Amino acid sequence: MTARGEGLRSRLGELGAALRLGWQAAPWLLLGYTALTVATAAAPVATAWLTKVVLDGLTGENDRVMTAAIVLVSVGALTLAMPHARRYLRAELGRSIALRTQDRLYTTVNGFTGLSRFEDPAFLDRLRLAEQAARHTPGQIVEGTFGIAQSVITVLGFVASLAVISPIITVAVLGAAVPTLIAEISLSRRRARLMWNISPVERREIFYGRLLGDVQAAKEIRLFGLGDFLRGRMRAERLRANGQHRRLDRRELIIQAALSLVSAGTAGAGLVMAIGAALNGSGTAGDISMFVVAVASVQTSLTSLAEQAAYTHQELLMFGHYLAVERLGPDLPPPARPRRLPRAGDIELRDVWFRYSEDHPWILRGVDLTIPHGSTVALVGLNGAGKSTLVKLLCRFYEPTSGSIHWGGIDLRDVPAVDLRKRLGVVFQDYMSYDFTAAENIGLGDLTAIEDRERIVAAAERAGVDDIVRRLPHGYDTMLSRTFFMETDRDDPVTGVVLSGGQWQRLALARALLRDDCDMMILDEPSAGLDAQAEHEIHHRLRLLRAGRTSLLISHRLGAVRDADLIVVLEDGRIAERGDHHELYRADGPYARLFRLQADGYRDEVAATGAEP
Ligand SMILES: Nc1ncnc2c1ncn2[C@@H]1O[C@H](COP(=O)(O)OP(=O)(O)OP(=O)(O)O)[C@@H](O)[C@H]1O
Repeated sequence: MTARGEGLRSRLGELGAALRLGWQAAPWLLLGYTALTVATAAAPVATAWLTKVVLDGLTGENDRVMTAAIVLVSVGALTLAMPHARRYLRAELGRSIALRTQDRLYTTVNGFTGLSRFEDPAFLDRLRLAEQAARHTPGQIVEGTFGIAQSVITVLGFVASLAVISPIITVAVLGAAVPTLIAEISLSRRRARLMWNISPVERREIFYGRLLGDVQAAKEIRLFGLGDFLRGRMRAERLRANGQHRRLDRRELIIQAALSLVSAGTAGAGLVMAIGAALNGSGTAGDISMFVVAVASVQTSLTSLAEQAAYTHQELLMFGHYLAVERLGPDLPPPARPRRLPRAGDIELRDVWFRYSEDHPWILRGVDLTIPHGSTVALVGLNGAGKSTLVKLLCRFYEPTSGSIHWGGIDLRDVPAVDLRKRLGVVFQDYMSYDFTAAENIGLGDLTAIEDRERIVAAAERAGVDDIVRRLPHGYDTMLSRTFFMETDRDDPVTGVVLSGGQWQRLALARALLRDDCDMMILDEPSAGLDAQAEHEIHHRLRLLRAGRTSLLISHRLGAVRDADLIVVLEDGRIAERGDHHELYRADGPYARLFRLQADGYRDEVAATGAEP
């Protein structure tokens, strides 16, 4: 099949999908809209014929003038009322379709179990277009298709009427519309291509805009005086996008102006011919009126048809991005024969190699590691050693490039990702701070407990954050946001409490601890927001709480994890050494060196301040 044929097939497929969506979303609205479209399309033809009958009646050509006049008035009244009813149905239909489309899009996005798609710029561009498309496009395609149908009905009615009066003019008027149709379709193709090409530019522009209004970025932007620099970059992106839009708009302007001249010429010539015929006595006054209305309506309808076709074509191309995301399929292959994870079981990494893509370097290089059930294992190493990557593999956000990870002997690839994640409690290095209440921020850890205040408070106590939350203006119901506020808080001066980094971190820990039944707890570098004492206390607490369960701790503060049953040192994606604190200290390898370095730092500080050791 040729590329053009392939394109047509794709557009028809997209059209079918959009109409199906409309039908599934609101069948009755769609039927009502269909009926009104047909009536709206037929009304101008009926009006023109009735006007001709009335005019001919007045000049003595027929005697049904009064009846025609009454019907004409009725059709006129309907013509006035129908656009309002159509507008209402169109808006309602658009809302119903958008609701369904957005819902389906985000169901699809939520269905991606891994992270790699969210790191792929091409996918992100497509997703942005799909999000735009989900909001408006299917509704606009339905509307455009109905607009086309309406124009076709009107054109056919008038063409038939015009053909009765002058077949030559009919052919000329129709002929003049063909280039318009072709030009509009080609322009719409260019418009859709433009949208795709400028998508990265617009994504960067949005990024700069968000950065400029972001509360977290505000500190550095002000401190380093980055405001104008970022604004300048945002402006440059907009100028680039504007330039591309302008080039297309100019092309559109020239083509459409030329086509309008052709249409005007055809109409003028037709009018002269019709008046000539009336003067010769081979036509009536009604014929002239019919002719004038028919030419004007056919041209208007054909122009509108061409525009609607082009617009719908463009929307179909946009809708293609939505369908492409929806049809992507799973990012990580779901297990062919899903297996259940055993309650107790060691976690084993068997010769795990990993890189983020073929273009990236190896991050993990043949890691063999057993995390015994119920033990506390600490993972230490320099920045970039691959510690967080290993955690992401344990959560199955990615799959090992080669090698495998087993839980109680079962390959994680054979376990549905959702089941695996129910068994994990994780505080990521870059944990989330939600613009919700304190209770909700904890409750999100287990949605079955989001309304269960007792469990939420218990988790907060375990994470050592209960006191902090109780001291907030509305306790657990305090909104932790300056972006949103509750209606009741509108005039409250303490609205929008801002927590410290360490307090947020404890809240994230409480969120993870809410999962009473999780088998493995992972803490990825809590030291970022916690003081040394707090980190030690949390690790100690966790040890008591997690008795009999497995913990994986990642920390740069070696003192905080020295009690771990097993300490694993990762260097450049390989395990450099492993053992407990004493074994590693005696071995005098990288761990001992790092430990001494940190201990010396404290000792020097103590000596310098003269404080008691
Ligand atoms: N999504 C990603 N895509 C590509 N490379 C990545 C990605 N995430 C991490 N990396 C790279 O993988 C390497 C290991 O990163 P990782 O975050 O696992 O190290 P880490 O040991 O946790 O470091 P740190 O102590 O600084 O947190 C780094 O070189 C990093 O640039």
